[in-house]
Amino acid sequence: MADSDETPHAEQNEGVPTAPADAGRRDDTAAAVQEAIASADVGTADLYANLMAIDGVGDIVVRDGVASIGISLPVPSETLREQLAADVVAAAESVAGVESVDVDFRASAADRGERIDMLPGVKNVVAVASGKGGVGKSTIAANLAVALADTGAAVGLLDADVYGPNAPTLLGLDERQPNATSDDEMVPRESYGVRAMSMEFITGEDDPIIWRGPLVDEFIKQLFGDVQWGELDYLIVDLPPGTGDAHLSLVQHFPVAGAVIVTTPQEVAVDDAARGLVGFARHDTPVLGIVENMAGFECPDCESLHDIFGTGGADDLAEQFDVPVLGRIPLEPALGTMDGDGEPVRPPGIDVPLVGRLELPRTHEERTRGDRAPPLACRTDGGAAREQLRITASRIAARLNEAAVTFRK
Ligand SMILES: Nc1ncnc2c1ncn2[C@@H]1O[C@H](COP(=O)(O)OP(=O)(O)OP(=O)(O)O)[C@@H](O)[C@H]1O
Repeated sequence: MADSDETPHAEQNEGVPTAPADAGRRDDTAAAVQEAIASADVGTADLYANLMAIDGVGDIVVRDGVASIGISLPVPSETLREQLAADVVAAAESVAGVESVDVDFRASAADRGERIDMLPGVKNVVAVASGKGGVGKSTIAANLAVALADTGAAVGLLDADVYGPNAPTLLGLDERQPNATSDDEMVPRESYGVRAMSMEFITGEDDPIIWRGPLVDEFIKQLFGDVQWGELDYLIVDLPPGTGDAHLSLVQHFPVAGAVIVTTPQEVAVDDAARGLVGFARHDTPVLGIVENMAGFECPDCESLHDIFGTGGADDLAEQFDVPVLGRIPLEPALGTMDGDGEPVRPPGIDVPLVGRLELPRTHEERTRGDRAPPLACRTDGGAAREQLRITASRIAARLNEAAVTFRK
């Protein structure tokens, strides 16, 4: 970011303040800077949302050759922030009369201004879905929530995966029942700065529940409405895989600001993801983009990349539906197997002479121990996966701002 040593000149005259003689010219220069940022299409390459289109460019003041530019961004990751600042500076410096540039970032979460009684303080409900099970949807949802919270946003995670809730485990929470308020509202449990609510808190992990459509609908409404969420910038909803009752309940009862589809690069996963995408589009829910999970594996020995689950699936889907691939999260062997200090956690199981180690978890503690590692998005040993998760979270936030601007118009 360029800085200037020049001191601003005094603007006040004796008596009634008057505009400085060059005020008109300065306004023209400011307008030209804005124009330059617009025509450089700043934001599109990194955030997948044009800064102007998301109302991201605030005040521009040019004084003595110094352009001070306010950028109002939804929770930018450090990497994107640096790149955006460089792009803004380059655009502004192309304007005659601008010698140096100051960029001031302010965080701003999207707000469509739409509230419902059940969620009076929630600005954005974001659905995370996948066509197929086991693609890492819950892992991505929990990590995106943590990444957003880490930048200062108020974030909730609603584990609506009624068939296999695991947000509590991913956030290191046990399945204790949540506290209740005097109005009988449940208080979300908090971890890594995220307020979490899950069916697992209520039913206990081992209760077998056969969910039928109307029950799911009732339950989803309770998980949203009977919970004291408070003021939230983002409420991330981890949906069950597929396109079933929970999805329908969500889009029918709640103003979903956007949906994120998680897939692996395999074709079969991508075909299922396409069905999920169509489901949201049918209910006029903006699809913010696709997250490709388990996208390649970097061999720790030879450092070469292996596309274990193929490549290109998410790109095909993105092209077909004209939405961006918001991030590609590599296969991360450390996920769930290291503790916060990077110490390997011994895998659950028992040692059997001659056979070796049988990885059969015997107790609940053992079953969940590996996954109790902190979410990758906030671990310093998170590597490329961490970086991608944080960038993906920024892009989601930016795309929500774009959707909100369009919605308000
Ligand atoms: N990028 C990754 N690298 C390595 N392991 C991963 C990655 N993403 C997810 N996993 C692992 O894959 C398994 C499935 O992940 P997860 O439970 O998040 O999937 P899901 O799509 O939510 O599954 P379900 O269908 O049960 O809802 C977990 O053991 C998780 O730790």
